[in-house]
Amino acid sequence: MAECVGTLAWPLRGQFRQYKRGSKLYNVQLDESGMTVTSDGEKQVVKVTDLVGCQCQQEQQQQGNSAYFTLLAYPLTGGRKRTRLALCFEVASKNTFKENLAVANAWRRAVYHAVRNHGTTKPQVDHSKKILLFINPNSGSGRALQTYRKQVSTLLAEAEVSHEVLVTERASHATDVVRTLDLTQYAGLVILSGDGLLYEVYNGLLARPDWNEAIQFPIGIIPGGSGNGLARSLAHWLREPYRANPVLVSTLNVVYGHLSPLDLVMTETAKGKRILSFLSIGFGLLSDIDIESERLRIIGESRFAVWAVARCANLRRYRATISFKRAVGAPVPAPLASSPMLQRSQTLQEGEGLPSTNARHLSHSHSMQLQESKKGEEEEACLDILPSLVKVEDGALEPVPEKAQEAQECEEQQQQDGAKSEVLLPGLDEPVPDDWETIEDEFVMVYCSQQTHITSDVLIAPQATPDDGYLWLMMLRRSCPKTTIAKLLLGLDGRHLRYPGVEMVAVEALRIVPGTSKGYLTVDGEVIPWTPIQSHVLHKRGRIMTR
Ligand SMILES: Nc1ncnc2c1ncn2[C@@H]1O[C@H](COP(=O)(O)OP(=O)(O)OP(=O)(O)O)[C@@H](O)[C@H]1O
Repeated sequence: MAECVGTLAWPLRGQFRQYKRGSKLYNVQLDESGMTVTSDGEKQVVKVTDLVGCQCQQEQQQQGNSAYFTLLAYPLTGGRKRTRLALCFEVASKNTFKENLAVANAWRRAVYHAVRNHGTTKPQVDHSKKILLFINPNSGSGRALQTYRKQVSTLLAEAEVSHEVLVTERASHATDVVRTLDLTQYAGLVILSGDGLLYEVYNGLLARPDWNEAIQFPIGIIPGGSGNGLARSLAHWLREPYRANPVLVSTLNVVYGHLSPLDLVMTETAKGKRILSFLSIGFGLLSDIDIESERLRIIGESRFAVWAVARCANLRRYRATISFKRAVGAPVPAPLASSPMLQRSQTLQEGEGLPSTNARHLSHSHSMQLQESKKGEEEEACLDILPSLVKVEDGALEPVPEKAQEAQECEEQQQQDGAKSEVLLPGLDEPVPDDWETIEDEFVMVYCSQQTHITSDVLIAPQATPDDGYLWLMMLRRSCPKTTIAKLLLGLDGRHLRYPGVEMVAVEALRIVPGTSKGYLTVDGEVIPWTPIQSHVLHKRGRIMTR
């Protein structure tokens, strides 16, 4: 049914020629489902969930009065990767260029309206504000800045997502910034890095006096480190083709900025310190590999596999007491119905899948404003596939209409309502409650994951979802057969839950009391003191940007 969105007629219909495709006329319609282009019985549909934006253009050497609008989308091709699609239409029905440009611009606005209002019922970031993008130039193999220049900035520009970049200069820089940041200035915080930088951001939010609200601030993640467990897990959950282009599918989450609930975990240490995490807690084999392979950081995510082989020859066991509150109603841990083949570790490839045309030059300054949609700045930018057209900027996009915002607030309320109440923990020096279970043993490994993956290649908890309310606790005791350990070191791909000696249980809270003199206790891959800790899930308390 036709409706009016601001000054736009909706759905939008028109008849246009396609740029450089002869005089054939195409009927174009934009509605809630996306863009439909028909001509001579042929039909092309671009789903609204694949659209990212629309740019208005004019010819470089303007000859007539025509204006152009180019629809940009990243549809799935062959179901295995997302590929850039640009459809350019000529607007020539009016007498002057100005009038034709006004029509082109109406289409541009309508496309953004469709992208932000249709295809999902999730709440979304405030698109009228900019995003603060943290980049760790030293994460992984040190290519995060190149990834930004060659892929991320291009895509954000196409989608008119304005953002400010902060290049971190040292460990704890992100924590220090976030601790005192005026969050009202931003739509969200996005991390282009490994999981370690997001851990810093969350713990900066936790250190604020308003931490209870601050930890709900919208967060986005784009993989740029050697451990990209959250980005990989989100793609797995959303059934996105991560391997073909991890940066593309993750940046698209930021572009859409729809907000999905994310479980966070609060950990309390024996020294009274509180830590907030989103990925994992553990000690033993996996933690040792993560920490001790640091020296191989230069080789990217393959460092984990290489070090795992080295550690196989020298297996350590740790005495500990593990207590946990078993989650009632959680699914029984099981392998995937059909487990994926173990694939080679993958590091980021520059320029993968995206053109490098609009990449901005970064100065060495640690903080800079890159208002990608600022008037004037992009007038020189041209789309790579249409070199004879130049972009015309014609006004900022309208904010989401009030009605949609009301619906969004209602949706946010519903999401919070669905959250489970928190488990009340006793003091760390007090006994655990009666409904907890306790195991005292020697362990090869104890590892709790909140997500399916803890790196791109390690699928540890096949049934995990970002907001299921569980920690998936995996234990290998002393009695675990060597063949199981050997198979685990060859790869954790979901099938391990069938191996003898692998125990997994979904829990809502746990306590770890180390019984040996030293070891690495890790939270989200970061080492914390080797002392007793206890943790519980803050169900749906974080909000993560997704498609
Ligand atoms: N400019 C910088 N130089 C050195 N270290 C930094 C810088 N900026 C941030 N860091 C630190 O680097 C740590 C690791 O970063 P990140 O997780 O992003 O990369 P990574 O390669 O995935 O590492 P890991 O998987 O080991 O955590 C962060 O926890 C942060 O303390």
